[in-house]
Amino acid sequence: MSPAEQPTTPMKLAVVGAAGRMGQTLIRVIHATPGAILAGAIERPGSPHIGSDAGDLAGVGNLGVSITDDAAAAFAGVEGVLDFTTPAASVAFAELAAQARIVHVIGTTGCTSEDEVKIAAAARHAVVIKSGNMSLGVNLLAVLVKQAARALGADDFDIEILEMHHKHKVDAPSGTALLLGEAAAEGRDIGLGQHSVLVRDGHTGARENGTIGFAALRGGSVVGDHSVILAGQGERITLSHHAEDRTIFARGAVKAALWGRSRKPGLYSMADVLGLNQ
Ligand SMILES: NC(=O)C1=CN([C@@H]2O[C@H](COP(=O)(O)OP(=O)(O)OC[C@H]3O[C@@H](n4cnc5c(N)ncnc54)[C@H](OP(=O)(O)O)[C@@H]3O)[C@@H](O)[C@H]2O)C=CC1
Ligand SMILES: O=C(O)C1=N[C@H](C(=O)O)C[C@H](O)C1
Repeated sequence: MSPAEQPTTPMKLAVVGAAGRMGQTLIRVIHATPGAILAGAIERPGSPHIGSDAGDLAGVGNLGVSITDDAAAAFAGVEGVLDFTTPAASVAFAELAAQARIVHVIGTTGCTSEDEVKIAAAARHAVVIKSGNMSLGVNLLAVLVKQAARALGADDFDIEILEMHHKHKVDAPSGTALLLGEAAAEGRDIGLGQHSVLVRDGHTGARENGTIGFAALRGGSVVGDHSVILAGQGERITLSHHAEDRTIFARGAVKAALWGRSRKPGLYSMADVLGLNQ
């Protein structure tokens, strides 16, 4: 799209899971972004927040956007939806967003391979941007992890991924840990599914060469810490990212929606949005 063809009106966005930790952060970031405007806010049927004003709930004052449980009606009035909810909800929203032909930005983690297939099917009809982490820092870290894993071979360096999150998080390993694991596996030209060690307990035996291990810690209010450790004989390299504020994910999600406005239907990643795949 040439500069002359760039849309001049702010992009109308809806937030699903509007009352959640990320939902409220997204509402604040949309409110602070000149090229975007909140035009829909959705919560699950039965939520005590139905009917409340989304801006009031997020602490930015009344925005005239009532929280509704009618996603289909809300999607009819927007160009994009930001979705940090649950796997089952994101699959359902993907179908609705595809029917409405609107951009669907999915940050939800913990999706099964069956969920991923359904989301990919929806992406045949609409732009879907999905990533286990929407921050610039983590997506750059993934590039560095891929390079390090390629440079430091499996005979000499073991890869372990450690993550810590707040005590409310329900899935493990985190979407980010898996994203970083995928980057390491790509660097080694191996499949993560066949080489990951997700749990260690009891008499595990010695570590198998070429595996990628995961460990998850949960506690307190930690927003998201990730370290990829490349452990060799007598030396260790640690590549880390520490999220201090959920705003980094929300800024990435809004950027993704604006980027997606001028794309053809398809399934994209945050690396595509940030130009890190070139
Ligand atoms: N990719 C990324 O960069 C990031 C991803 N995440 C991921 O985002 C997801 C949400 O995280 P977080 O905000 O902390 O979680 P929360 O539990 O705080 O928020 C989720 C919200 O979604 C709502 N919800 C659930 N089902 C539906 C539905 N069917 N329709 C509408 N709303 C629904 C929940 O409502 P209720 O509580 O009433 O069930 C809740 O308000 C997680 O999977 C997390 O891992 C988080 C941060 C960054
Ligand atoms: O649940 C969270 O909070 C987060 N989830 C994402 C993940 O699973 O990696 C991203 C971020 O780390 C916060």
